[in-house]
Amino acid sequence: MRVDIEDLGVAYAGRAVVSGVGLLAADGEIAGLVGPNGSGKSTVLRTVYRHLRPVAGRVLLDGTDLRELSPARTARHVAALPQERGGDFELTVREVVAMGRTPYKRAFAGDDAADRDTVARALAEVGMAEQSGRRFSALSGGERQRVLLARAFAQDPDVLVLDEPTNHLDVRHQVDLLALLRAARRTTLVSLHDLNAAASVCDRLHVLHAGSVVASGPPREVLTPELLADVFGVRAAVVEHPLTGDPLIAFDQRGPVGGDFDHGEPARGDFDQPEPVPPERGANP
Ligand SMILES: Nc1ncnc2c1ncn2[C@@H]1O[C@H](COP(=O)(O)OP(=O)(O)OP(=O)(O)O)[C@@H](O)[C@H]1O
Repeated sequence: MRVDIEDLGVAYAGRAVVSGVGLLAADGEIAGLVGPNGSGKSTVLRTVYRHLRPVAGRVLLDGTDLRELSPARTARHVAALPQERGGDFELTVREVVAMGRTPYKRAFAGDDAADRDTVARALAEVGMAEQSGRRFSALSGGERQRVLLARAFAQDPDVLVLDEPTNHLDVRHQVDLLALLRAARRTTLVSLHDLNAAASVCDRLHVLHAGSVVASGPPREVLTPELLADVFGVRAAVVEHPLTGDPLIAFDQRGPVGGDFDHGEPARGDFDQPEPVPPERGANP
């Protein structure tokens, strides 16, 4: 299922925070939303899982405006891992994941064997099968994250909307999650702060800055040193990952562009390299 967002505008209490946003995730594609804090990533994603109603523009699922679908129909197509993760469910892990089956049930209907299978499979996919009897509220942040991802998988959606799914995850679980997303082959809209993760997992990236999309395309074309300087204010080299061939961003961690530790103009162009920094210039004063 394809997702198109057209000329989207969203406001909180009358204050426009997103405007004129157009982006897409083609069928089966992983589309990443990246951008600085407050650039509007979560706000855009919230309109796709209908937590927020746009003030302008529209969200289309295979050409159908979301507003033409009931919330229950939408929930059969779209599952979300929102940024608001909750934590006080007095439910077991299995019960939280089983909530993903709700859009397929009549009111008050229990789980049937197919539901139980789907839930068990989803728990196994995120490596939480052995913890299925634990209370959700007693889990660590990363464990909760994986359970909520399993709930989204159990919903068996055409479209996954994931807001910072790698938050709280250790590096092994980050790698596992990204591999899961690749293997799931579902249309996915995902916001990521980790640009190297985004470069490796996303087929397409949309860069948000101050509530607008400023670049879209394959990671290799989008993640240039110039864009990283302009949008994120950081100096970085973009090289080729020695193991995978993906773009690999090597940040200059010593200071932002224009900061006390700036070493010069950002480099320009795909895979262009900044001038190497002589060691004595990088030393602390
Ligand atoms: N519930 C809200 N009420 C009012 N303003 C909000 C609300 N949620 C977000 N905003 C504002 O909307 C803007 C966009 O926020 P949003 O959370 O979409 O950005 P983001 O790119 O997801 O940020 P981050 O990377 O920090 O998660 C920000 O200025 C933020 O302060």
